[in-house]
Amino acid sequence: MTPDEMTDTSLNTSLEVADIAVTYPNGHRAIHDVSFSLRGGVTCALVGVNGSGKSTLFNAIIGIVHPQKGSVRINGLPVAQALKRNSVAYVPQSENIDWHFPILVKDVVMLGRYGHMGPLRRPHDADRVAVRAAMERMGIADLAERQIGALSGGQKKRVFLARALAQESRVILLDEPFTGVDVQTEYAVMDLLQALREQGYLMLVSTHNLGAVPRYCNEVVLLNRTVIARGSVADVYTVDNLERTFGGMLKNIGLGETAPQVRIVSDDEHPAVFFGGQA
Ligand SMILES: Nc1ncnc2c1ncn2[C@@H]1O[C@H](COP(=O)(O)OP(=O)(O)OP(=O)(O)O)[C@@H](O)[C@H]1O
Repeated sequence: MTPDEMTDTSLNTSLEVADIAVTYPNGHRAIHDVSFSLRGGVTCALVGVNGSGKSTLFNAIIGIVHPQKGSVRINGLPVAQALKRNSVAYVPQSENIDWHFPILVKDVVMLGRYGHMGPLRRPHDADRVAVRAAMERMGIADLAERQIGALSGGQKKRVFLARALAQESRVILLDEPFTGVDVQTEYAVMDLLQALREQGYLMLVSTHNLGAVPRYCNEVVLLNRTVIARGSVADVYTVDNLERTFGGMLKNIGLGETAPQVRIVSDDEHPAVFFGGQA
């Protein structure tokens, strides 16, 4: 892709979340007044404590939950239309997947092609080529005939990333892509995010790995049921804003120092995430 072509595609790739609120049927108001907008060529971290509404926000963006208020537009289109056009791919949290379901790796990746197929869902050569290319890019081509449930956590994550690549959507949501993966997979995911960003993709990545955010994201949304701060990592990813987002749970912070120390202590006093130093 030439730089001009990349700029064109980046400009046409967007996610606009305008003033949304989601209240679940049991009356729990999970998020309110959430607004931000992103363009292609951006990897944006979505950071917040457990229960701050990250998955709810993702589900609103992919049309699984319907906000009572506000709107979401993907590439300028309402969610339903964007989904029909295959404009958004989703890499779910591992815990939300039933790994006992018998399905081969290559068939999971092929699911990403469904939106490109006719009503009979019969794969064509182009679909098989895209699936093969996606598996090769994620280094899992040799696992194609294996059952998904028989893979390691890192391998499973690569399969779902390959499914997102096969889908060829330029907006990709990744829910906790670094949880339960080995260091090699972590680096493979970061390399992929970097390459896709350079190609003008837009990625929104929820993570608890605070130390890694400045390494692979250029923008950030800090969430605690509403947006606490949003913008470039350089401007927004500050100790002050993190303290506002995590309340009293943020300890031992030294962001920006040569040996940063970030430690999040979860509700039950067990260290949930730390970067550098000892937990
Ligand atoms: N289906 C539901 N019905 C009622 N409440 C829900 C439902 N799903 C989530 N919630 C509540 O909404 C709030 C936000 O949950 P959500 O899963 O979006 O948080 P999260 O930031 O993704 O958390 P985590 O980091 O633990 O994945 C929580 O208080 C949760 O208990």
